[in-house]
Amino acid sequence: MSEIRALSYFVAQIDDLHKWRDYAENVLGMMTSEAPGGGLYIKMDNRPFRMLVVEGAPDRYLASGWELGSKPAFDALLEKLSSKQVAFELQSAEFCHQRGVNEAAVLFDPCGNRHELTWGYLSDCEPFVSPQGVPRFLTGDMGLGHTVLPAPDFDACAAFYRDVLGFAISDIFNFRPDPNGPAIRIHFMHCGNARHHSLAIAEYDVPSKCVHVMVEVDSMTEVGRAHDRRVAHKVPLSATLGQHLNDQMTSFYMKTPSGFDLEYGWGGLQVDWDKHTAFEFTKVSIWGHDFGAGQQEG
Ligand SMILES: Cc1ccc(O)c(O)c1CC[C@@H]1C(=O)CC[C@]2(C)C(=O)CC[C@@H]12
Ligand SMILES: [Fe+2]
Repeated sequence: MSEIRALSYFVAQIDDLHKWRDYAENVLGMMTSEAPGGGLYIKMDNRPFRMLVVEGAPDRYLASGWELGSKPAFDALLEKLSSKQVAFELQSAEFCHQRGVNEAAVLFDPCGNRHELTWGYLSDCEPFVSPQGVPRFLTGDMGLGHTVLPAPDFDACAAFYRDVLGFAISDIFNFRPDPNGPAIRIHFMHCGNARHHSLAIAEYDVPSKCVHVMVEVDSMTEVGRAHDRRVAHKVPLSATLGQHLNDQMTSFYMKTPSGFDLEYGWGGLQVDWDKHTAFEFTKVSIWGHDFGAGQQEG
C-alpha cells in the first residue's frame, strides 16, 4: 500500500477569484474564506480547506496535494525520490503556511503534472456548515475525492505513479471512442485509503491540465439538489447523471470556473485492498453518463 494516505487538496488558478467563490458556495454548497498569502480557501469538511484557488492566468488546474501520515513517512518518500533520481523541491515556510501543512515538497510527473507532497496538516476543527444547508461531503481519511490527470506520455506516467509514488491499479479502462480505432488508456489507482480511486491517468492532454476532480456527498438527494443548483446558475453540463461500472458511483459532471470538470457523486465503492483483484472493464457506466452532453449547453 502506498505511503501516500490520500488526495488532501488541489490548487487551481483563475483570473477572478469571485467566479470560484460564487461557484463553491452556490453550486457546490461549500464554504469559502481568504487564504493566508492571498487566494481562496474552499472548505468542505472540518479542515480549513480542500481546494485552494489562486489568482492568475491562464485558468487551469495547478497541483494535486498528497498527504503522508507522518514525518518519517514523508522523509522516507523523499529518500526514495532521491534514490531514484527524481527531482523535488522542499518548500518555504510561507508556502507551507498557505497550504496549512508542516512540510511540503513539490515534484512533477513525466507529463508535467505538478504534485505537492505534505505531512502534518493544520486543523482548527471549525465545523463545516454548508451554505446550502444539508450537503455533507465524504472526506476524512479518504481525502477530498479523486483527480483525473492528463498523461499523453502514458507509459512513463504509469511507471512513475507505480514505482515512485507507490500507487496501485484498482482497474483499467481502454476507452475506444471509435469501436474499431485505437484505445485511449485510463488507469484508476488507489493509495492508502479505501476510496476506489484517488487518482486516474488518462492518455490524452487537456488545456486545463485536469480531466476532472470528483467530490462525493452522503446522499443521492444531495446530488439531485446540486444538479438543480447547476441548472439555476447556468453551469455547463459535461456528462449527464449516470452510474459508473467500476466504482459504482452515481454522479454527474459539470464545468468548473477554471475549465476542468467536476464530478459530483454519491455511493462510491470503498474497497478492502487485501481482497481486491484488479480488472479491466469495458463500459464507462451501468447506465447514463452521456459525455456528449458537453457539446450542448446543459
Ligand atoms: C469510466 C470512469 C469510471 C469512474 C470514474 O470516476 C470516472 O470518472 C470515469 C470516467 C472517465 C473518463 C473521463 O473522466 C473523461 C471523459 C471520458 C474519457 C469519456 O468520454 C468516457 C470515460 C470518461
Ligand atoms: Fe471520476
